[in-house]
Amino acid sequence: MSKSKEEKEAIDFTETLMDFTAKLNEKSKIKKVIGVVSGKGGVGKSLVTSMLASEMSRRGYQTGIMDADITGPSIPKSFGIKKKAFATEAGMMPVETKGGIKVMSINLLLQQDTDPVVWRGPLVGGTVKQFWTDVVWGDLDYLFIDMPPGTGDVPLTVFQSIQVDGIVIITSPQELVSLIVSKAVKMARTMNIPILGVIENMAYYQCHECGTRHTIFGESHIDTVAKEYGLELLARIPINTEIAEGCDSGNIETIETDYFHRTISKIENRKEPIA
Ligand SMILES: Nc1ncnc2c1ncn2[C@@H]1O[C@H](COP(=O)(O)OP(=O)(O)OP(=O)(O)O)[C@@H](O)[C@H]1O
Repeated sequence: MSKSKEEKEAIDFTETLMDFTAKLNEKSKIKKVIGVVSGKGGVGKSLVTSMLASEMSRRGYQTGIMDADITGPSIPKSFGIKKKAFATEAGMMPVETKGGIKVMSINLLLQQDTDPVVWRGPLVGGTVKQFWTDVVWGDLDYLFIDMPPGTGDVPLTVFQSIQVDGIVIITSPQELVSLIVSKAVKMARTMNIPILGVIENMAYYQCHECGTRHTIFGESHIDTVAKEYGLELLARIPINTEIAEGCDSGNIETIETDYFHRTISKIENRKEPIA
């Protein structure tokens, strides 16, 4: 039986309300979107995002970073970006790092980097959506998204609005790791987002003189946790003072390590694992 005009309008209206997907800016073409997530804050999500993007850029890929961590943006600082983003008729222009990575962050739009963003969830979610719809990313091979920490309504909005091809989960060794990973895994699986694997950050500190590994944040349970949730362990990153200094001095791009080979080959979807 055919539907009346009112019924059709009601269905269209409901579908519009239910459709959270946002349309990418028409001047942008992005081949792959990779989300970097963590079940809790302060585990090194931004650092991993910055280092993965830097490695991709060094390999010759056109790379971008969307700093979706609106209330705690740290990407511009770790790349030493001083310029502000500006708008054109086509949309907002991202700022390029010294190595040519395109970055968009709320910090590039605020007058003062130190201005706090004290917004409620919907406004934060809306801003991230705009980073997708209104930013002129141009042609990118990879866009990395530094996701808001946790598994609340903001990361949910981001996942609903943006077509993410895969996520990398970041954790650090501590008692609650299983719970934290399980939340991130559940969120991704509910949203049908492929999980590329898990990275354990701040896994240990290796003494320069004697080579002994110290587990500053406690013994790692990452192997057990990865197995429990069927995740691939992509990397175990030590506490590295060179990395911390690189972040603080805005030179993260210049720091080359071999920590991310496996993650990169996973993102590139190459079959052969690189140890
Ligand atoms: N492996 C590491 N070695 C040394 N310092 C690190 C390491 N990982 C992270 N850090 C430092 O820890 C701090 C927190 O890292 P980062 O900002 O990446 O965490 P985050 O998970 O993004 O935090 P938030 O959730 O608050 O945004 C930074 O100053 C960073 O330089």
